[in-house]
Amino acid sequence: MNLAAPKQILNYIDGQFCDPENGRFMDNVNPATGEVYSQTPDSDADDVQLAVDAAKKAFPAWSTSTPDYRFKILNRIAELIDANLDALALAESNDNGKPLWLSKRVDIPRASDNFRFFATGLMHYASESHSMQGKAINYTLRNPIGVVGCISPWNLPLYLFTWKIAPALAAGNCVVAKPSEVTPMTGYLLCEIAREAGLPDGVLNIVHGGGPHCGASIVSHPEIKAISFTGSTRAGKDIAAVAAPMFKKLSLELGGKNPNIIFADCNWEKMLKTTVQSSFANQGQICLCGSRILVEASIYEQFKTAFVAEVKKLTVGDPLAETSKQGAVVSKTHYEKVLGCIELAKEEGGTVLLGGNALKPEGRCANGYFIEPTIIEGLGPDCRTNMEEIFGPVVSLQSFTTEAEALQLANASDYGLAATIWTENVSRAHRMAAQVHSGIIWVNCWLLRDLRTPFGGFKNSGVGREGGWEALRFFTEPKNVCIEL
Ligand SMILES: NC(=O)c1ccc[n+]([C@@H]2O[C@H](COP(=O)([O-])OP(=O)(O)OC[C@H]3O[C@@H](n4cnc5c(N)ncnc54)[C@H](O)[C@@H]3O)[C@@H](O)[C@H]2O)c1
Ligand SMILES: O=C/C=C/C=C(\O)C(=O)O
Repeated sequence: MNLAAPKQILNYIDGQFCDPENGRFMDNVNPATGEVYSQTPDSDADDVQLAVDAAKKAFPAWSTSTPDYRFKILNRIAELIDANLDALALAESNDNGKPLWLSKRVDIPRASDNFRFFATGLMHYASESHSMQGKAINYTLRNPIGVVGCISPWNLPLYLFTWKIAPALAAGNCVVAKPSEVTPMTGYLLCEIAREAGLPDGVLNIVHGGGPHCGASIVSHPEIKAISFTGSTRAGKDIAAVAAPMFKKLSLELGGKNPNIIFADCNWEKMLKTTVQSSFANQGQICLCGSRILVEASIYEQFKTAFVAEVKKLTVGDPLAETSKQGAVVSKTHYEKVLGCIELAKEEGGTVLLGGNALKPEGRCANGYFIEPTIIEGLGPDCRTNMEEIFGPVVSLQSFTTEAEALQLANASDYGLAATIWTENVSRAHRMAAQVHSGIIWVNCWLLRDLRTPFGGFKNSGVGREGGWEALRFFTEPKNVCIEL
């Protein structure tokens, strides 16, 4: 097959590519150039209804198909993603602004890993049984739910879209999915792959459009019984308000304001190298980025000097150039938001140690949305800069003197997604890991992912967990059968 980004993205319903019923399309912009380069459907409730109808029709056959059959198709999708790595990576980079090398090395390989992981996972899925001392035996069936909704954000488009779709399909559900309207391209290309892989019509339906019309129609549809959402805490609240009274199963992966806690006894070289990544990878647009850097006072000045020097070396520019470590942020709206956050940090009394400005590369990217990697210091835990998610190339530094103070600063947040702890003292690492309020703790590493582990956040960072059996459990309905002997 020969995948290429089209000028017009279409919905994919019942195995067919189609215009939205209302005929409306939205501009799709390449953020590295600022140019409109394709059109994407502005779908609404009518399209969601067609997708639900198709999914319902496909459900009886798909949900009762053998694990072996589903394995072969999902694994074939993984193979086709791998075979089309270059085309998908280019599409992702043009749509999102991220460096091409990054989408080639991380985003697209992870999308095929997601399919491969859940394709094989499904082959190992067995029902539990509980014997009652010879009196009775219980066994638990876990059946697919039916039609489920998957809604994902723009920062890791195909990576996060497939992280939901793959377990939903593996478990035997039919899916109505919506990628972010800001980065719809690889979601569209995935449909071509699904068709080529022999996924039956109606099993996966993808509708493109905005949150308020299209996403909200998925959430409120009475026949979509489970919603898996990744995105902002604000949208997560709106979704919960609609879905909870309808008693839908909900998985919400939301924002973060993650602490990166650096003790003086850390492995300095490793910490410094990884902290540059955990601060600025993907232009800081990863929900797991360590945007609050907490440094032990005795090494604060040394860290500050070394960190600023390392970050200064990050080249920002054309995402298609091998030399660009950083690309563009995702959109004009987001660019203005992030620059506004930097202004706010200054108003709050913060000092910009590095960056702080928009950047205009020469040549084809002169009108793109680029921001210098930015480091701020001098702000305490109670200001908006240290409390609100910025989701861009901006980090702040704070210092602490004791472990207790480090913990207090780390937990001074309404969010609780991920934390990183740097120390060579294993007892301290365990103590801190046990007490930091977040769903994911990385000790002496960052974003080291094992797809079997539970993934998700505390507090305003979400509800539920993705990954491994957690995801397969989410996408199934348990039924216990008790037989008296
Ligand atoms: N916890 C995680 O795993 C994780 C991962 C990635 C991103 N995020 C978060 O996502 C945010 C950035 O992504 P974004 O700006 O695309 O988020 P967003 O909430 O604006 O949009 C996410 C998706 O939800 C849709 N949507 C928006 N409002 C909706 C509504 N009311 N009903 C249904 N759908 C709706 C959007 O169209 C999009 O597809 C950040 O807050 C980031 O932390 C979290
Ligand atoms: O931006 C958020 C990143 C989420 C990452 C995952 O969900 C994952 O690695 O599984």
